[in-house]
This record gives sequence, C-alpha cells and structure tokens, in this order.
Amino acid sequence: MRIPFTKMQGAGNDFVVLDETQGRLGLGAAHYRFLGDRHFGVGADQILTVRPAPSADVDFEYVIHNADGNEVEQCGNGARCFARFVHDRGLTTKDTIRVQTMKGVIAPRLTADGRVTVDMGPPRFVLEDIPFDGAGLAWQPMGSWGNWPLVLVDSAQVAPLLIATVSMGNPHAVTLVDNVDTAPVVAQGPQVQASPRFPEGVNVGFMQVVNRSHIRLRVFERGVGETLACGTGACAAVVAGIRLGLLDATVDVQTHGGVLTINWAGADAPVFMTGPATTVFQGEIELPDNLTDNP
Ligand SMILES: N[C@@H](CCC[C@H](N)C(=O)O)C(=O)O
Repeated sequence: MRIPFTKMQGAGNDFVVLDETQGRLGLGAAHYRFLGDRHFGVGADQILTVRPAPSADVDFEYVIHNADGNEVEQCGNGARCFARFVHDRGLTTKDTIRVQTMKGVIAPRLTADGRVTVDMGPPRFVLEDIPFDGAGLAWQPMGSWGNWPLVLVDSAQVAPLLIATVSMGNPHAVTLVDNVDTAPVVAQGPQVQASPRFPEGVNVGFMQVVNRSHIRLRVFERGVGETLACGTGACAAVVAGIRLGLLDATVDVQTHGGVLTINWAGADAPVFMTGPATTVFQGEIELPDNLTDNP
C-alpha cells in the first residue's frame, strides 16, 4: 500500500503527519514503527494522524503514536504542527482550532508572527492521574510543592533522584540539574522510565534554571528516547518550576531544537505554549506487506 504523508517539525521534534479526514488508512503499530524508522521508513519522533471531528464541539480529532508504535495521550509540539497542517491544507479556515485528543480537548491558535500558541489545558498533580505510585516515599516540600525521592532502577547512584511529577495529559517527571549539557539524560532517563512507580511509563525532563524567566531543558521521551524538544515536557517543567517557587508565570524554554514560551497563571489555569511549526517536505511511501504487530 502506498500512502501520502507530510514531514513536519516543531523546535526539532519531528513528525510524520497523516490525513485520515477522508477515510481511515487502516494502519497498526507496525506501520507506525515503520514510518518513524529513520533508516527504513520516513523517520520521526511521533506519527500524527488527523481525523474528522468526533463531536459537534470540536473541529478535528488528532491521534498520536510514538516512534515505538504505541498510541499516546498528548503531544505539544505535535499540536502546533497539527494546526499548521490543517490550516495550510485548507481543511479549515479557522485560526483557533479545537481538537479532540485522547486526554481531552486542546485549542491551538495560529498567531500573526507565524508561530502557534496552544491552550494545553490545566496540569494535573493527583498521583492517580499521572499515574505515579508514591506509596512509602517521603515527599520533600519545596516552595508550595515538593519532590519525590525516586530510587532509580539499575543505578549505581547512592542518593535517590528528586523528581516532581506532573501530568499534561501524558506523564512527566522533572528533575533539577546544574547544567543540562553535562546532565546524565541518556543514563538516567531510561532508569526513571524503568521505575515500576510509573505504571504507564513517563517522559523524563532535566531542567536547568537559568533565571526566573528562562530555563534550559532536555527531555528523554517515553517511546522515543531523547528528542530535540518536547512541548508537553516544556509545559511540565515550567509548571514544576513555578510550584517549586523557582520561576515566574512566563518562561522561555531553551531546548536543543529551539525556544518554546510557556505561560501558566497557576492553580486550575490552562498552560499556554507558543512555538514554531514547520512543514519540511511531502511525499508518498510504500508500506511493506510483511509488517507485523508482533516484532
Ligand atoms: N514530543 C511530544 C510528546 C510525545 C509523547 C510522549 N513521548 C509520551 O509518550 O507521552 C511533545 O511535544 O509533547
């Protein structure tokens, strides 16, 4: 089967975008893995699928698969690319687009400067919502919030890693580091992910606070590995930093792939994320017949 696709990126977090507004392509996990494969497929961190609105109060549905083929709840950089995609293809003339995701409705808005601002909804801290099992851990207060001392799986380190846990629809753990350039992202990211305290896995953010309105961030993503940027990771890190008393309401997040601006007024307010969304190229790809969902 031959299918059309669009390759996009937002702050270097890259996507294969598929249009299912006229009908389902009938893809499974193996197809998504193939499309995300940088050697045999197109190559992407996530595969985004655009579908018709499932109800009258939204404009579209947007489905996200990680490069490992698993469907996930939310993707911030993808939301900006989704908005650019439906607008540039003439699928809508609206500047603000309401879209159904697995974990609720979000609303990207195309701005006059060419960037996209997304209302990502409010962050969630209830442990069952993340989900995170904190049973038996001595929560360590800091600012108006606190950190969990997480014992890393397969780690030689003596002291537990202090993490803040946040859900942006998808699960995030954020830890403070002195310098993201030397932070053990690739070593500790998988160790945090291996913790049975995250039954649905977790995205792991390493945050360096430069000042109250500027952080540097690297994220080891669930189902992918380290990416050049993670939109929900940027939201989670800023929310964590604000609650820990380290950051103001508006923060520029420097990632390896670009800058995202995050704003959060606190409590039940939604998190707003602003950043770029770019089409890289379009094409068609032949999907091999022998792909199996049981590799
Ligand atoms: N890159 C994304 C997040 C994609 C999903 C994530 N890997 C997960 O498994 O939750 C973003 O920009 O938010």
